[in-house]
Amino acid sequence: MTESIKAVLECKALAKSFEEGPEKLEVLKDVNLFVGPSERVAVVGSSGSGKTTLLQLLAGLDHPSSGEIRVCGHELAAMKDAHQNELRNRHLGFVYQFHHLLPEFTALENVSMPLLLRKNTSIKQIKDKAEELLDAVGLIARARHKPAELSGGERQRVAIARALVTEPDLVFMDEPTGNLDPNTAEKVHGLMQSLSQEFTTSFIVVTHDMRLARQMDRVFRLESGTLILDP
Ligand SMILES: Nc1ncnc2c1ncn2[C@@H]1O[C@H](COP(=O)(O)OP(=O)(O)OP(=O)(O)O)[C@@H](O)[C@H]1O
Repeated sequence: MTESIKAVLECKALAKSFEEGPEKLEVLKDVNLFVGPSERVAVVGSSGSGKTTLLQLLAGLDHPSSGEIRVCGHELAAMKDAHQNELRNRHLGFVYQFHHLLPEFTALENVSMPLLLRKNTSIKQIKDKAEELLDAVGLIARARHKPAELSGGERQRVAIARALVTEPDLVFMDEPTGNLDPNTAEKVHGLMQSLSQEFTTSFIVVTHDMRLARQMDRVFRLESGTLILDP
């Protein structure tokens, strides 16, 4: 991926420390990353190496100690909180290890949820879009089921449909397959591959599973506070 291609996400010289009394814990020291359209990037690293911290910074959910982050051409530090929220709603999606679906709502209602916040979108448009995404993740037949009536892999696919329903440019995933068996995890990763092409969505995925990380376009290891490209 060359830098002449427009970045969906770019960070330079990113650093993050936590002050703990007189102690300073330097978690990230010099992180540089460029993610292009439809690119799927895995971040691996040992427990405590700073993977979740990095995702939080890249999504604008925490502030770096120093360095620069640009998301879809916007420098996060230069934006007010309200604009950052708008940027997240319009351009970013999130999938976590535990799907965070709302238990009292159906799969279709869960996937529709992010669009209900949008102005100028009719109920019919929302339903059509949510159904399109449920179809894309192979779950249209389960649209009326509540999360408790779905398997772990199906719930995670609903969570992916929900993250993609707003047509984000970039989806962050934190251990999205961490609680799934290897076969189901592999299917979820296969799905990401087809969705990244179909919807021109980039993915940044934190995972402990090297086998699955290898299915991404590039794998980075977070080590001693910096990202190293895993050959
Ligand atoms: N708010 C905080 N205040 C102080 N220290 C923190 C804070 N958040 C994270 N840390 C520390 O920063 C380091 C990195 O944490 P982080 O959660 O990013 O690691 P990780 O690579 O995601 O780990 P895991 O794979 O176990 O989830 C850890 O030593 C953690 O204790």
